[in-house]
Amino acid sequence: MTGTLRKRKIAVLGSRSVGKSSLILQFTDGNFVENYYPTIESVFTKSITHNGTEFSCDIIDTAGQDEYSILSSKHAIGIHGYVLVYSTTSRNSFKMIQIVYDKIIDFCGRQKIPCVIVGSKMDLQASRQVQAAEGQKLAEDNHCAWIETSAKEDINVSKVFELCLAEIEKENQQHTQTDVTPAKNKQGCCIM
Ligand SMILES: Nc1nc2c(ncn2[C@@H]2O[C@H](COP(=O)(O)OP(=O)(O)OP(=O)(O)O)[C@@H](O)[C@H]2O)c(=O)[nH]1
Repeated sequence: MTGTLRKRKIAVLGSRSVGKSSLILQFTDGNFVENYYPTIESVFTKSITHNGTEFSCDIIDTAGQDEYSILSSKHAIGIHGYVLVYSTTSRNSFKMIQIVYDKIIDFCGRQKIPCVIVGSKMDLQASRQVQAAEGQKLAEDNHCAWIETSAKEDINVSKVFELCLAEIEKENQQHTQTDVTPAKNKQGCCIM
């Protein structure tokens, strides 16, 4: 590869205990831990290749959100793309996705953000509360990508981050194509 490594920032959000850290740990380390350790905040770096170009991605693991959490500016400013995680075993965590998504949209003043909605813990079929079709519909309604994963069995884990990068680059291209728009018509914050 020639030239400078491109940097992208991805924030992983969702309710407590849905498996955000497990997803990131499986992706960056190839590891799964059964015990639950609540996250305060951590950043992991891993390179991801998209269409033959290598990107150095900072993946931000956040403490779980609830409907009362206020979106921190550090989870909105300078972030290129989002991974919003619910557990397929928790209807409440699924309801949180629209709430968190709306908070991000509101904070950024944009109509759309590069985003992948993830249904985690798909290995726990007997405890399933959210059907795949419901996840897919939520993603369609919000123009997001969607996937179900198991960090435990390493199913679709790397796809989450590849999809997120693809969404980021799709959005970047659209921005480049519409760059002729007069500045006064442009809205809110931009991808940095
Ligand atoms: N069976 C199964 N369990 C999982 C999976 N992913 C995570 N878990 C378990 O779910 C619990 C919570 O996982 P974490 O990754 O710590 O969840 P988190 O979303 O980072 O939690 P917070 O830091 O509180 O926001 C842990 O006990 C994990 O072992 C999965 O794919 N399958």
